[in-house]
Amino acid sequence: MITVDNLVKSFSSRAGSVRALNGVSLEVQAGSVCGVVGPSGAGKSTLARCIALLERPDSGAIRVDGTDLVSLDGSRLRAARRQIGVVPQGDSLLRQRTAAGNIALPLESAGVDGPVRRKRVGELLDLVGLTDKAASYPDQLSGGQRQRVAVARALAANPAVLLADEPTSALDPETTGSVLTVLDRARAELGVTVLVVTHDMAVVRRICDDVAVLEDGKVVEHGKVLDLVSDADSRTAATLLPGLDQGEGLIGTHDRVADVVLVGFAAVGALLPEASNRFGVELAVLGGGLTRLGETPVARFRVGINGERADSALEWISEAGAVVRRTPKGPQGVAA
Ligand SMILES: Nc1ncnc2c1ncn2[C@@H]1O[C@H](COP(=O)(O)OP(=O)(O)OP(=O)(O)O)[C@@H](O)[C@H]1O
Repeated sequence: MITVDNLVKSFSSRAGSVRALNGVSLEVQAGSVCGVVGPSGAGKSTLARCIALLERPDSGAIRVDGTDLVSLDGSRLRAARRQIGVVPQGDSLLRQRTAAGNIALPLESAGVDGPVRRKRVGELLDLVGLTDKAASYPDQLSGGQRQRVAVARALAANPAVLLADEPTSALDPETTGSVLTVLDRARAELGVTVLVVTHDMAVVRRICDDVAVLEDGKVVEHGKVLDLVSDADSRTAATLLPGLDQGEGLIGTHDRVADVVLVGFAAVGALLPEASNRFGVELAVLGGGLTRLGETPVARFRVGINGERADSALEWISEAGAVVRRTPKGPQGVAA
């Protein structure tokens, strides 16, 4: 597990001092994937660089499996660094080395001997799906393939933590998918804890168990993605769930209007008609839709209900496991 406790990091520049991290605390469970998101300048890369021990924080603690990395120096710091594999931002491969040669680099530095090294490089090429590209040079690979080599290189020394800073920036959606699949495999097959800094919510949607939203050097939201989407006021719900902006004009024509969030329902479409039948109400979907977060189906609908038993129908939907939030009906109606 990674625990970041009250991390502070300032930089001084000619324009004055910038507090890039202003008391950041975060927990990432072992074997999970956590996304760090937020606007440009929020402090995401600084946080990643501190956790990677490339930058020393002014104060605070970073613990990996209980050991505070900030307090280490000398050989213990070097040993701790090997626990953390880093996929740096941008193109980071050595141009004059093949894919296999790039992946072998950390093993060579660690003095791993030839046969063991070759076996490990073979396993990593297999993990990232590039066995047939072992002898290709970076210029002969696509952007996504280069990123996958960078992930394999970061995993070479068997780290407990994999840190990836914007691993999919500048990639098209299809290539992004292949890089995310590789990060997900690293977690699933090697049990690595993955921290991924990204401005792309598609990364959170596809592979993250948890998300931390940074703003002005502070964590403004942190938790499990599937919990956060159930909270209508969260930024995560606002960015990941289907929009509700359709159907505004219809709100006033219903006895009750509510936003219904369903997480993990296999038969999401069946619940609403069932409520309508049970309570003899007319139920219309005014907005929203279905999506998928990782493997989990998630839906958010704005529903309008007409009928005497509209409240009972909403209660039943809520008891069935949905998160129901009633919507004020606007000038024509009464707030439910
Ligand atoms: N080495 C540095 N020297 C001076 N200021 C820095 C340095 N590194 C970061 N900063 C400043 O710290 C703040 C946070 O920067 P950081 O790169 O961590 O943000 P970010 O969220 O990763 O942004 P982006 O998404 O644009 O990469 C910014 O104001 C930035 O200008």
